[in-house]
Amino acid sequence: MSLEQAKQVAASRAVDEFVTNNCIFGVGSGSTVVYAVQRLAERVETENLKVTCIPTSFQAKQLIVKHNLVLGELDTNPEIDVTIDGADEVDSNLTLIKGGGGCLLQEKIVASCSKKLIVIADYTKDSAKLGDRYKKGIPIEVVPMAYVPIRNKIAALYGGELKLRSAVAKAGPVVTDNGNFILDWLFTNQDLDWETVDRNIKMIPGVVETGLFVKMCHKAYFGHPEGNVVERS
Ligand SMILES: O=C(CO)[C@H](O)[C@H](O)COP(=O)(O)O
Repeated sequence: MSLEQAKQVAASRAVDEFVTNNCIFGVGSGSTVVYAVQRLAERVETENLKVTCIPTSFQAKQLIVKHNLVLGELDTNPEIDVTIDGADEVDSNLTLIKGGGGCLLQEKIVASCSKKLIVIADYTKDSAKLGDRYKKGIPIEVVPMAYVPIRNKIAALYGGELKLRSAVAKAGPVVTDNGNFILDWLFTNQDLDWETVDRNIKMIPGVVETGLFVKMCHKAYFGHPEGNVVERS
């Protein structure tokens, strides 16, 4: 079984366990969520489910539209029953690094409005400590004019290196769905109190959001190459 199939089994399991008729459903972002939306669309069709989908990014919105699902927004549905999203790394306490795909701000807003945040991932995202396996750092979304002072302040507070994320098919920096930049913080100390770190970084003027999701995740599903799914809650 491939890594893609490992993502798919985790996504299907989560959708089957958590999506119910008439639910308000938060749609995460990334490549694993594509399988969750596919499974959701199958269930909506075969079981005639009524589900309203709240996107966490432009990509998620496009997925909802492509599968003819009902598109909602926080203005009309500020309380979400369950959100299913991917992650870049999940530690033993269900603390997450998110934002590898650059969608962390809307993902965190939608997660914060959700009764349950469920993570779906392949087994390579399953770590004891943040930084064990994911080596690209913690994404931090920042207002463009402030990226240099923010970079310096975080390095002075906690050490490590902060890199302005560069675009691949465009010259210059990645610009998020919200018009901001992303700093990827290559931290060196894996034993930090992530809740305090998250709070302190968010106090720096110009920081919009961090990719640290602390005490937000209800349950994680990790797909394995053998086709089994490991659950953590
Ligand atoms: O946080 C995210 C995007 O901002 C994604 O959920 C995360 O990067 C995981 O993506 P993938 O499922 O492609 O591995």
